[in-house]
Amino acid sequence: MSVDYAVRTDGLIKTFSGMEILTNCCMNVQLGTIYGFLGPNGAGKTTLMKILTGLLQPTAGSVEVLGLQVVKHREEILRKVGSLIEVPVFFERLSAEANIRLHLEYMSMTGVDIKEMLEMVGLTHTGQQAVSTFSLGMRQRLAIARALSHKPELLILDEPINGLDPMGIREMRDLFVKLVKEHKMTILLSSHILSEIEHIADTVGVITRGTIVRELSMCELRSQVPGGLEDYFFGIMSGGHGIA
Ligand SMILES: Nc1ncnc2c1ncn2[C@@H]1O[C@H](COP(=O)(O)OP(=O)(O)OP(=O)(O)O)[C@@H](O)[C@H]1O
Repeated sequence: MSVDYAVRTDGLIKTFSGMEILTNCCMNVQLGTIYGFLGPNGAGKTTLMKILTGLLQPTAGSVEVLGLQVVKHREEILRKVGSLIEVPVFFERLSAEANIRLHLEYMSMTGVDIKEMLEMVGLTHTGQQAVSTFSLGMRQRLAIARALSHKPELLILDEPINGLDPMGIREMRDLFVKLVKEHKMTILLSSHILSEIEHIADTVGVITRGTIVRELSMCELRSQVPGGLEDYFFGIMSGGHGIA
């Protein structure tokens, strides 16, 4: 068990109906960093994130989150992790504030300034407006606020900038960097927008056909791949190491 890592998986396998979706998957996310998780459609990103949050059981292998084995410590991990995976579900008739209040009650968290949370994600003026009337981007902002609201140590965000406008993308980018720098959080996020990952990630992990083929720090990547993350990613996709 290592406390230097927020996430460690080793030899992780997940099968659905006998089909191996994750194959010998090894992920290492260092504490206090932003890890950009990349891979083509269907590579297994969401499946892995669901396993990390206890939504799916691994078929085999070791899965540690914040130094705890997920299979044995699911409840404890859920309190320390905030997540946004797939389409967020809300109480549609309630306001943004009421949705977060209910989440905090469920998490047995008190003393959280919900208005501040909503301000952080640019949702200050929605008042009593029902979530059912929110745009896609507003729902995404609310989902991020909810994931943050119980002050997790680790944020797991599956394509968090989906549906956000350019301003929203920049605001979330700044927020994620601030959360890591000022609040010592660790963030694992997936995205298909390579330029976004290039902007904020400390490390990138690339998964293809269920296996993380490579993890590399952005510093190494910048020094070794002149064409940056796009060249690196497409290098791996075409069967190489991504490094010339
Ligand atoms: N419950 C399930 N039952 C059977 N197959 C599944 C299930 N969930 C996911 N899969 C399969 O697992 C593979 C990986 O899916 P996953 O959603 O993890 O990919 P992804 O990398 O997140 O893709 P995307 O970038 O498109 O979101 C896909 O082939 C998918 O069809």
